[in-house]
Amino acid sequence: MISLDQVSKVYRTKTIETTALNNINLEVPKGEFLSIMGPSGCGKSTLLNIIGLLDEPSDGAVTIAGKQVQKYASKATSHFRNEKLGFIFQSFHLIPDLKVIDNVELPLLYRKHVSAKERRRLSEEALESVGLKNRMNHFPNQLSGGQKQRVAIARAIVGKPEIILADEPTGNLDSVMGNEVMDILLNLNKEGGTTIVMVTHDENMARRTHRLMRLYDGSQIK
Ligand SMILES: Nc1ncnc2c1ncn2[C@@H]1O[C@H](COP(=O)(O)OP(=O)(O)OP(=O)(O)O)[C@@H](O)[C@H]1O
Repeated sequence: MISLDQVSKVYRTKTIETTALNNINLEVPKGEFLSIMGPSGCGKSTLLNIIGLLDEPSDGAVTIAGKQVQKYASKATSHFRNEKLGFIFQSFHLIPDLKVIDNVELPLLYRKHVSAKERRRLSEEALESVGLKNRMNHFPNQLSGGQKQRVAIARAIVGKPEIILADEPTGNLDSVMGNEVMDILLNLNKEGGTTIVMVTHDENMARRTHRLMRLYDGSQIK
């Protein structure tokens, strides 16, 4: 489902060159739940951004859901990203001025063939699956951290993506809320067959996934 072949990323400025990723080879089969751990600055977010087609590698080949991705900044790639990938972030990234239901609907606005009625139905269904349909007319600041993250998960899954990319989804939550969010992700993976790649600093969360990849200084530790 995800294949990285000798992927490297080097950030260059006039004075300094930083190797954020160094020759990464990674195969994530369909239905796997992979976690990525490593110290600050080791390249975790860079790796997730490359898999999420948000950042271009300096070298190497990236294949996502059967497509070898070449032009990162193209319209076709944006469309592909919107159809195939769902994103979850540590700080939720909800839009405060929009009601919960409208936040969840957002990814569907980019899909021209989905009617307003269908958008609404799918968004309610996604909120139902994270147990928050009764909060759909609230605004994000009326929710707890765990609830905000569940809304963000509803937004990530509303378009039925094949892959979910989660960057420290439990990082801002206490252990009870963190485990609730983790239960939802595990269920999506188990019941829905969604492939998930999650960056985490929490060994307990990583232990609940199928496989752990450790990064150090841009390289994978064997
Ligand atoms: N836009 C950029 N320009 C220059 N260097 C960058 C840029 N983005 C990241 N880096 C560098 O690349 C390396 C990897 O960064 P990255 O954000 O992927 O690490 P991380 O493991 O996600 O860290 P953290 O756990 O602190 O979020 C770091 O040394 C960082 O300073």
